[in-house]
Amino acid sequence: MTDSKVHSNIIFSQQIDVELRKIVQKYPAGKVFLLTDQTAAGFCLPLIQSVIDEFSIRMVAIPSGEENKNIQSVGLVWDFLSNYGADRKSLLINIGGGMLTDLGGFAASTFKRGLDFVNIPTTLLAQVDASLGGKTGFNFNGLKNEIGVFMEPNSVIINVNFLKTIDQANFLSGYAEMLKHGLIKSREHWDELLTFDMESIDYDALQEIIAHSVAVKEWHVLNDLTEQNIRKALNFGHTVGHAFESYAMKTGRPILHGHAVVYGMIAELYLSAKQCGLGIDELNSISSWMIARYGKFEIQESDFEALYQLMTHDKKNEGKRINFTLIPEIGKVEINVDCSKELIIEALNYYKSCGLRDSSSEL
Ligand SMILES: NC(=O)c1ccc[n+]([C@@H]2O[C@H](COP(=O)([O-])OP(=O)(O)OC[C@H]3O[C@@H](n4cnc5c(N)ncnc54)[C@H](O)[C@@H]3O)[C@@H](O)[C@H]2O)c1
Ligand SMILES: O=C(O)C(=O)C[C@@H](O)[C@H](O)[C@H](O)COP(=O)(O)O
Ligand SMILES: [Zn+2]
Repeated sequence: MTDSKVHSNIIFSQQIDVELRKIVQKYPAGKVFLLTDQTAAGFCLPLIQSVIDEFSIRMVAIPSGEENKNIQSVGLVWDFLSNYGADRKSLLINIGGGMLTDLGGFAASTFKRGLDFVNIPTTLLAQVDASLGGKTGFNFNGLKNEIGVFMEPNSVIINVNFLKTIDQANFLSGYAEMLKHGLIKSREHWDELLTFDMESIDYDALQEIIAHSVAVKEWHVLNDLTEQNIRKALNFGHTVGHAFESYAMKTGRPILHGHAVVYGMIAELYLSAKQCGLGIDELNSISSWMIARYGKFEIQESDFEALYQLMTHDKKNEGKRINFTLIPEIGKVEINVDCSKELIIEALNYYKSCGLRDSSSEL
C-alpha cells in the first residue's frame, strides 16, 4: 500500500495523525474546531486523539443519521462556532460520513461567509464521493440537498482503516456510488468492481479501487465544478434515486443513499435502453446483479405519481424538462436527456417488476 500519496488536495495516508498535524499547525492556537456525529465519534476520534489533545481542539457532535441532515443541525454547528470564537482564519475539521461532511462543509462555508474546512471521510461513501468535489448542503422541505453551496474543502484525508468498523449495509451503500463511477467511466473499471470480493475484504485491494473511484469523481469535478455540463455524469441514478430516498424517508421506511442510487440507476438504465440504445441484455443483467445484492425498495403503482412529483424538483431540470443523465453503453454518458412522464412511469414499472421477471424477457 502506498503512503501519503498526494492527489490534488486529496491525501491518501496511512498516518492520519501526521497529515492532520501538518494542517492544524498552520492555524492560530485555539482557532481549530472539530465536527463529528455521535456515532462516528466513538469509532473515529481515537485515530486522531493525539492531535486533538496536542492542539486542545474544541469538538461538537451532532446527532447521526440522514434525518438529522437539516437546518437544526446546521444551527448547532453555527452556535458552536459562534460560542467559541471562530473567525475567518479558523479551521473546521469534519470527521464522519457523507451526511456529516455535506452539512459541516455547508456550515463552514456560510459562517462569517466562509472559513476553511478539511474533510476526514470515515465511510466508504464519503471516501469515494461525498467528501470530495465541494457539493455541500442539507435536506429541506422533504427534498434532498435542497439548500447548499459549492465550496471545496481545503484538504481531504483518506484513510482506509476507518472502514474496518462500518457495517455491511453502509459498505454496500458506498459501493453503489463506486458502481456508478464504473458505469460512467469504462468497461475496465466496471469489471474491476464486479470482481472485487465484498464478502472478505482485502483492505489493500480496497484502497486501490477507492483510488480509482476517487479519480473518476475528481476528473469530473476538475472539469466542471458547478455542474453546468459534464459533472452531470456524477448524478447518474440520482434523478430517480433521490425521489426514492425522499419518498422512503417521508413514508417512514428510510433507505440508505447508496441503495436509493442503485434503485435509481436501474430505472435510469431502463431509460438509457429506451432513449439512447443501451442493450437490453446489458440492462437486464446489470439490474439482476444489483437486485441480488441490494434487494429492493418495494413500490406500488399508487406511489408513481408522488415519485414523479419528487423528480420535478431535481436540480438538473430546466423549465418543465426533467433532464436525465443516461448511459448508451458502459463508459459513455449522455447528459440533459429529456424523458416524457409516460416513459418515466414505464421505467418505474420496469423497476417494480425487477426480480419478478425472467431476466432474458423482452421489454
Ligand atoms: N456531496 C456529495 O457529492 C455527496 C455524494 C454522495 C452522497 N452524499 C450524501 O452523503 C450522505 C450519505 O453519506 P454516508 O453513507 O456516509 O452516511 P452517514 O454520514 O449518515 O454515515 C452512515 C452511518 O455510519 C456512521 N459512521 C461513520 N463513520 C463510521 C465508521 N468509521 N465506523 C462506523 N460507523 C461510522 C455514521 O455515524 C452513520 O450512522 C447523504 O446525505 C448523501 O446525500 C453527498
Ligand atoms: O458530485 C456530484 O456531482 C454528484 O452528483 C454526486 C452524488 O453522488 C451526490 O449524491 C450528490 O450529493 C448529489 O447532488 P445533487 O446536486 O443531486 O443534490
Ligand atoms: Zn450520491
